[in-house]
Amino acid sequence: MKKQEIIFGIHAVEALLQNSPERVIELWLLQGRDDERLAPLVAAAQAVGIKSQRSARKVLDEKADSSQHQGVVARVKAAKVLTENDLDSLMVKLESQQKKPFLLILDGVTDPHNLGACLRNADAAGVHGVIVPKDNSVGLTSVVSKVACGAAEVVPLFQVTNLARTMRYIQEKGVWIVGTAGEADSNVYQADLKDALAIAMGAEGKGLRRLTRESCDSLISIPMAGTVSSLNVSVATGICLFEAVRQRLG
Ligand SMILES: C[S@@+](CC[C@H](N)C(=O)[O-])C[C@H]1O[C@@H](n2cnc3c(N)ncnc32)[C@H](O)[C@@H]1O
Repeated sequence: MKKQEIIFGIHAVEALLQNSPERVIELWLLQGRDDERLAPLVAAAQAVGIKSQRSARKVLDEKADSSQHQGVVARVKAAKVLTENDLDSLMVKLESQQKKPFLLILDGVTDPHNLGACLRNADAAGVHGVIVPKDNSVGLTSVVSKVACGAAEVVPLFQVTNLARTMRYIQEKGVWIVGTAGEADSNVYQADLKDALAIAMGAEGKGLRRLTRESCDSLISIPMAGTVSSLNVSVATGICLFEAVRQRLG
């Protein structure tokens, strides 16, 4: 298990300083970049007693292993990996708060850009947690954090050993699981997404695995008007989550 990791990008590091400043070991800012975009971050670091170091762009590029750091790189203690037990605690907490669970299942998303974008959508939609299988999925990497724009630091990501078993567990807790597949007969706008809900999305190439699909309570499609056969998983996630948000607000 990783002990330390690198987080970079203004929004990701800002979220880190706001939500778990105790994880920060070192913080580097680009030398000579004292512009307005970095000012809130410098203030947030100072407010929690974290000293930053000024470094040249080449140094930040090397630390981040990327040039996409926007002048901000942090070395941090690795986040605790959340598992089935943590999901159980979340379900108990939601029940005690009389909140209807709103969950997202990603069945084997492997591209960090897609996971980052899905976490960003999940945060914006008010999802309580994202569930992924531990194997054959990308975990929380620095690219995921950067693309998620701060959402990776706040949306709980549960990495479970057996996805089908976890799906049964949340169903027993009263959650209705809606799977997504282009060929499903009923569409997202016809589905009732108001109650305790998990939306299951498939992997980039293969879609939902057979067992995952069979474990869903219903399947929905997003109507497609053109010639392409499917949407990018993060785009499809955004559409389904925000249709659920629309129904749950109404
Ligand atoms: C790139 S697609 C996978 C395509 C794959 N060949 C398939 O047949 O499912 C990745 C995921 O995005 C979601 N998705 C993409 N387009 C969709 C659509 N039109 N309707 C429902 N879900 C869709 C599904 O969850 C799908 O598994």
